[in-house]
Amino acid sequence: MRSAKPTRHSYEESPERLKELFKTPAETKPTPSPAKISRDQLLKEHQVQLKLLSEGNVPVRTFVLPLPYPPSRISLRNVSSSRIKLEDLNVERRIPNTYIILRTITIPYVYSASITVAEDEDGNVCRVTLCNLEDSVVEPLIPEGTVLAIKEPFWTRLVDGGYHVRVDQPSDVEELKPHDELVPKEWRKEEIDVQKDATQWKKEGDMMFLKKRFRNALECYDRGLKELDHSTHATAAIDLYRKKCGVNIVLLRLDDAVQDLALAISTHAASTPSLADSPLTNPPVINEWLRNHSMEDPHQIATQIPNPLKVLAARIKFDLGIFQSEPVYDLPLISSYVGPLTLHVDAANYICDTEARSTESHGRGLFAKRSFKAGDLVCAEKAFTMPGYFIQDRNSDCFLYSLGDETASPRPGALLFKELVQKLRSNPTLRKEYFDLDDGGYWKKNGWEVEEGEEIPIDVFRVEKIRQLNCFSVPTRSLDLLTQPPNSNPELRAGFWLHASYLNHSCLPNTVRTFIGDVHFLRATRDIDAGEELTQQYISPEIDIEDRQRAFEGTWGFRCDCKLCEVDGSISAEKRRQRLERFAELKAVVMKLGERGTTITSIKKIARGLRELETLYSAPQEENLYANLPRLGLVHPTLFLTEAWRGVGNTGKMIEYARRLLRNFGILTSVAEKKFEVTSNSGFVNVEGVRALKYLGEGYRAMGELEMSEQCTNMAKVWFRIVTGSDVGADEFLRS
Ligand SMILES: C[S@@+](CC[C@H](N)C(=O)[O-])C[C@H]1O[C@@H](n2cnc3c(N)ncnc32)[C@H](O)[C@@H]1O
Repeated sequence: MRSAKPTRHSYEESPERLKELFKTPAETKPTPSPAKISRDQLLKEHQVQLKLLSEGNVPVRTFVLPLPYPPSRISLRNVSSSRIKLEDLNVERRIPNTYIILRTITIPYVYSASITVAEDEDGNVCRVTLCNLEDSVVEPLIPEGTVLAIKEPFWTRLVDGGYHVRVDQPSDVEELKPHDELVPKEWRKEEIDVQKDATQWKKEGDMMFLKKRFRNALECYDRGLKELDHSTHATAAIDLYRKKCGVNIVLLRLDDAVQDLALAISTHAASTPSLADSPLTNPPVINEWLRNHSMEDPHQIATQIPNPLKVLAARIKFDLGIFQSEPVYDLPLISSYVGPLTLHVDAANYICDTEARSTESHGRGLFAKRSFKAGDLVCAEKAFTMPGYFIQDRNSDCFLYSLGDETASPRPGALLFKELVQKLRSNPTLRKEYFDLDDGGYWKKNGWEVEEGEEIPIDVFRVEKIRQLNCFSVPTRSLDLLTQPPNSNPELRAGFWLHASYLNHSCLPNTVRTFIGDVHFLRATRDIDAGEELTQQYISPEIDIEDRQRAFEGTWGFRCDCKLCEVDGSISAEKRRQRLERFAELKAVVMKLGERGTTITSIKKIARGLRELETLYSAPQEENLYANLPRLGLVHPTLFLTEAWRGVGNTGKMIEYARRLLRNFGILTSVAEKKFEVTSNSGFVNVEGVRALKYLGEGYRAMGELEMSEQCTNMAKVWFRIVTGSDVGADEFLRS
């Protein structure tokens, strides 16, 4: 028998130990049966864990996805599904077409998952762990006395040698109403008919809302609506629908919010004589308008409804996505809204000049439908999901461990996963677009053909796979990356954009992604022809081709075949080794200097080192190969030397190295007859490149070459827009 250890959080499972456990195959039927554990023992252990939690002495939250298994396809109400009991369960193996009914016998422990103790009809007990649900401490999902139906249940081993009934797929568990016919007779209760009028229900709902008990609030508003005759009490009904709509928006339940608002507006129209014969009385008309992604309002709904309903309609339309056909945005205004607490911006999407379709060998990709000039906005899109947590809030610290693919995602990814599951669960209409995205073949291998009209299942393992392959790491504003001190490493969030998920990677991309709050702005880094595939860098490429390919393969499962990878890949292993070795030596010297400060002598020493490194790129054959391509091994020392010469006020050298920096990024420039020009841009545009152009502007000005200074500064402005998304902050940056 296990004993409770009062100081250890045995409910917060260690992923490493779980991983070890899953390596050993389980016995199907252990003896003694896990169902025979004593009720007192389980409850005692539970109390210990509840106490530890209430004392606040808790580890970082860990969400664990075990080895993948699909959600159950059975229906509880189908005659072919049979009820089983705890004694019947196998370990880590489902019994097809079965379900179990359990009643919780204590309050839940809500932290990384919702954990409780429950009994079956025979009075046998077990620990139940429900993962990936919309749980909160203030509104637990499974208070004491809840009756649960769990589909195709099985025992899962615990690292301390015990077992629990663990549910990872949210659709595998259903809470049953007390009077449901599936609830065993002796547990069944008739619903107590609480006598309250609509006003009282509304008040109670408001109180629940203030306490953040959102699901309770919804129930109260619903009960209030049932008490009302909507034709005689239209104002009260509109108010309740409006409140429900607001709560549903908070819970990311947009499908329900649309229904509520359609009913609020149609009730308003039916009770307003001037609108009584208008299409506004018809909820499907409102529903269609809220969902149609269009800016048009042919029935003039927005202008004929009270302001609070209009505000909700705008909120829902923006959240579901409004599409505009021109790349026109008030970027200073959008940028001014955004701060650490206000990430969600009311902006329409501009995606009509790009389309997703098949590529020759990279699956699907995003293509330009028209030509673009360098600096142009190619598409703009509001996030499908971007958790708005407060970065400094350590209470939301968490990790997501996926034991199947052995990945560990820190807080940004973990919170995005949780929010994606929640959003997809509550909004069946949003599932298709999400599940159409690349899941690395997961569903093909583990799922089934979803038929036309069949609800798309939420498989949390598939949600996570799609998240891993398609999400972006984002700053609050891309501008912050340019203005923050170097190496300050701000924490990034993770967000999800549906259209942008079709962008493939290239180390030599023709676009750069930028963010202002939750809006993604994709800009062209060079001129793009209609029909050309759009690419971006998923991550900045590592210097060595093999390190680089490992990084792509590890996260996204591909090897890059861009021109740079082709050329870097054609270099002998010995030469590549020498490059890395020289690079590391030079870097070590630079780091040492950082501690002691730079002098002209030390700068010259690095310059000599750089020249040696350059020879590893300049054998006759290589010179040709790299003619207009980046030479990644040279970037960092060149960057250092540009800054260093600027620091000691040597303008001539600063100009020389700034141009060499651009060249090492694959941007070739020429200076002739007082004209500064980019002669080839098949490399990449980034923050360091903008700085190089800024320094060139400064340098030429100092040398009295005003025309060239202006040319460089103008180009720096375009590149600033490319890497930050807008012109906000450009003047300050160029002045600083
Ligand atoms: C964000 S998705 C891009 C859209 C994806 N190609 C699709 O068909 O949905 C990322 C996936 O695209 C593929 N991919 C992206 N860039 C690639 C490249 N340069 N070469 C080969 N495959 C690539 C990889 O399978 C990667 O996991």
